[in-house]
Amino acid sequence: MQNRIKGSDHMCFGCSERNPIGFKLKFTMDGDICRTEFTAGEEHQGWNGYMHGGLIAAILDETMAWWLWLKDISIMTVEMTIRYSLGVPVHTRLRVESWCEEEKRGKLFHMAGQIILPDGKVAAKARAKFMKIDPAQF
Ligand SMILES: CCCCCCCCCCCC(=O)SCCNC(=O)CCNC(=O)[C@H](O)C(C)(C)COP(=O)(O)OP(=O)(O)OC[C@H]1O[C@@H](n2cnc3c(N)ncnc32)[C@H](O)[C@@H]1OP(=O)(O)O
Repeated sequence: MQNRIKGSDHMCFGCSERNPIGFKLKFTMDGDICRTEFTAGEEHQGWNGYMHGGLIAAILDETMAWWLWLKDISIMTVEMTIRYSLGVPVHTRLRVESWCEEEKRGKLFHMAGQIILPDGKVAAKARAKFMKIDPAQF
């Protein structure tokens, strides 16, 4: 696993090791797929036993963002849709992956991501657009 901003002082909810309530995700590039793993706890529930849909969206958003970030592309999410196909149980090792479907004029990136259960079924799939931004602004 690699995390090139490890040790810096950011507080990103998705990936900072310093954020006490964050996901602390770590990402790796596997060919053209960005991957991470996550196990939801009780604190991530919506309905009893299942992960909250908003938090599922946050993990997918972060994983798609990191596909770009690992290529030194600074972006903001500008649009996202999610198909929730199956409940995501807590205390279950999840695989999360993302990839780029289309790049428009080097500025707008059409991304996709999915959460995969241990049996290989896709529980949620996201499609999103990310816009390149000037990192100096942030
Ligand atoms: C250190 C820690 C590391 C952390 C590691 C990384 C973690 C990242 C976290 C995950 C990512 C997030 O959640 S980011 C947080 C959630 N997202 C946000 O808050 C974004 C808020 N939105 C914005 O700030 C703004 O909209 C910007 C800066 C993204 C863009 O503003 P702007 O520059 O004024 O853009 P605007 O003129 O409206 O549009 C520019 C061009 O894009 C087109 N455009 C605009 N929106 C869209 C759209 N949805 N779909 C298609 N095209 C669009 C316009 O038509 C236009 O085309 P044309 O006229 O040029 O042809």
